[in-house]
Amino acid sequence: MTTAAADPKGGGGGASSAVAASARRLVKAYGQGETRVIALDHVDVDIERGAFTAIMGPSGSGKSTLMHCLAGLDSVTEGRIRIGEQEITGLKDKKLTRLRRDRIGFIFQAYNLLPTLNALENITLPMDIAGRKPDRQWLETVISTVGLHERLHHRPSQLSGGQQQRVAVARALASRPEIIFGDEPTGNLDSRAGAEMLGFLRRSVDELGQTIVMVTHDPVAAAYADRVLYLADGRIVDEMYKPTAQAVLDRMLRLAETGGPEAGSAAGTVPSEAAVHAQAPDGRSAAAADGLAAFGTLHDGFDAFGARGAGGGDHGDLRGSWP
Ligand SMILES: Nc1ncnc2c1ncn2[C@@H]1O[C@H](COP(=O)(O)OP(=O)(O)OP(=O)(O)O)[C@@H](O)[C@H]1O
Repeated sequence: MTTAAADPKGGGGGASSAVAASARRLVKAYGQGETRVIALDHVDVDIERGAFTAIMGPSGSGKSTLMHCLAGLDSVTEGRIRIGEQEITGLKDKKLTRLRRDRIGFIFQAYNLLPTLNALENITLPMDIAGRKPDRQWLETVISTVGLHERLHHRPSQLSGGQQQRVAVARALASRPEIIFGDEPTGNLDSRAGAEMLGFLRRSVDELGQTIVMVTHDPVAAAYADRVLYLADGRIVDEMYKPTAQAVLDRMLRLAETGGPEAGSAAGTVPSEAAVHAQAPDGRSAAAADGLAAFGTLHDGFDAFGARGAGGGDHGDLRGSWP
């Protein structure tokens, strides 16, 4: 991986640590009694600073819940979460809101751009709300990284979907947050705009030192990351460093093979082999498409691999010493 040229200044404590965010024994349950759902089941994870992490897993495996808990958008049932060195579990609403505003960036499928503001105003809006002056030089770097110079004074309705997405990316990057969370940030884009967007995110990690966590169903998107975490039934059951689209597909296949009789019924959650051939950023092809659709409904079979990386990949576990 390319070494970061510059560290985002982040919003406070912990910016020097190798871990940007972490969860310990994280449990998230929804509902009560018979309707209780355990969305996260004692998750331990460290998110590496200055790296691009993808979270993958079948529908309902807990990806969004994990991201929302890590980002302080959702409360936890048990366990602890830190952003940098700061524990956020137990923070009062006001402090949590300020922490999110100052230290975290978000890119969602709905870009949430304000229609009455132009692109530049949308990009600087979070800083304006926080009463912070944008760092002009940084802003310039971000805008040229995402290639928006020509469109800064256009309103969202005058921009293409891809350009709107770039504004959303620039907005997330502009305040130099300690960590950016994206929930399927390319979900609404065609493959070309999606690849462009992922390229921007990759560059922001390589050239701007950004930390990014992205939920995705797409092995091609995951291949832009430095590390892929695999969730199933609310647990992290595997991980892969330096993923390629091919390796992610292979891993998904391997995991799917132990997915039980229901495996194979959720074709919508993985791209076709042809799509992977067409898009893989590393230019390698995906040879093994048989049974890929199985990834959509994995169950207990995932456990056969044990937590974290049984079966390949580089494992640079950063888990710290706090329990
Ligand atoms: N607000 C909620 N109330 C009740 N159950 C919920 C709620 N949010 C999520 N869940 C449940 O928690 C589990 C994990 O959901 P989550 O959205 O995190 O999964 P996911 O992996 O992101 O799924 P997808 O890929 O379909 O978006 C699922 O069983 C889901 O139905």
